Amino acid sequence: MNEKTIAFIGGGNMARSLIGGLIADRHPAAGLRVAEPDAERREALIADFEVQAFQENATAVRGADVVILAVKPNRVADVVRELAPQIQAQGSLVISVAAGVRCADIDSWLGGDRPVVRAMPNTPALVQTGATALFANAAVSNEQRDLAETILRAVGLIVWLDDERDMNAVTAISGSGPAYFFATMEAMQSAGESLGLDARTAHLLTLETALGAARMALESAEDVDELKRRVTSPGGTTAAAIDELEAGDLAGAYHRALHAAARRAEELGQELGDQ
Ligand SMILES: NC(=O)C1=CN([C@@H]2O[C@H](COP(=O)(O)OP(=O)(O)OC[C@H]3O[C@@H](n4cnc5c(N)ncnc54)[C@H](O)[C@@H]3O)[C@@H](O)[C@H]2O)C=CC1
Ligand SMILES: O=C(O)[C@@H]1CCC=N1
Repeated sequence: MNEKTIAFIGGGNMARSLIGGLIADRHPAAGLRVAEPDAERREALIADFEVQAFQENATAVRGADVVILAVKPNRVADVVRELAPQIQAQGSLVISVAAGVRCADIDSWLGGDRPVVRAMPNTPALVQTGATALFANAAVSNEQRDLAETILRAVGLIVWLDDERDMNAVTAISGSGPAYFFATMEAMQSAGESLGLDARTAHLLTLETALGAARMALESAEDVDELKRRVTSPGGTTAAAIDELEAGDLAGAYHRALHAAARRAEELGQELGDQ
């Protein structure tokens, strides 16, 4: 359990997932503070998680050991500049989850030579099965690295990156990745309904199959190619389905999709670094 006070700037989808995951890991709600301009979202955060929610960023950050930047990438510069004197005075560790926004830019908006950890989590953090990559700039101490790691490990798997440029690939795989799987579930469910199943049955069978496949792939010593082969009897039903997926260039579609996401992360970093 982590007893540090954590202030989230922005109480939207990603912050809610991290907060929910931390609370499920028994982080005290009193140690979680959120700044969120939208009154309805503030009320929902208080009702759902019993955290403290504030309209003003400066109020949420007061006394916080860690400040997690969870606003949209195009808001990060303004938020960081606004909070820089307070963050510096308190010596708070800054963790940014914003896609694309580079450590060096956050550091310069903070005033220079400040500890910044860049993280790319994902929304399954809410159910403590998140996957997060972390990168620390040179000003981050070992103790601060441990602190960032403890917070994100509470909500799932973590990996450290040695090269910040890999963050764009991470964003494409695991940051955006839950949406690809949700899209696949949506498509499978819809196909199941078109075969005559009721929506609930198609939904449950799709989700349980996704969970079973992921758990099996994680727990098996075999690679996914072999696991796929074991389902696919020659001349059988799976082969008929896989032939269609290959004819539709499934692997090519994923290749293009992930490259588009990584390119967009790179572009965001460049566009926003010039602010
Ligand atoms: N949604 C996701 O799956 C993931 C999102 N991220 C990153 O997390 C960040 C937030 O994304 P979401 O939560 O999806 O967006 P969101 O739009 O759901 O949440 C952003 C929140 O920030 C609030 N906000 C706007 N201006 C503000 C300000 N000046 N000060 C304080 N709060 C302000 C908004 O009212 C909103 O509630 C983004 O930078 C995104 O790249 C990273 C990984 C995954
Ligand atoms: O779509 C986005 O830009 C954010 C970053 C990763 C997931 N959602």
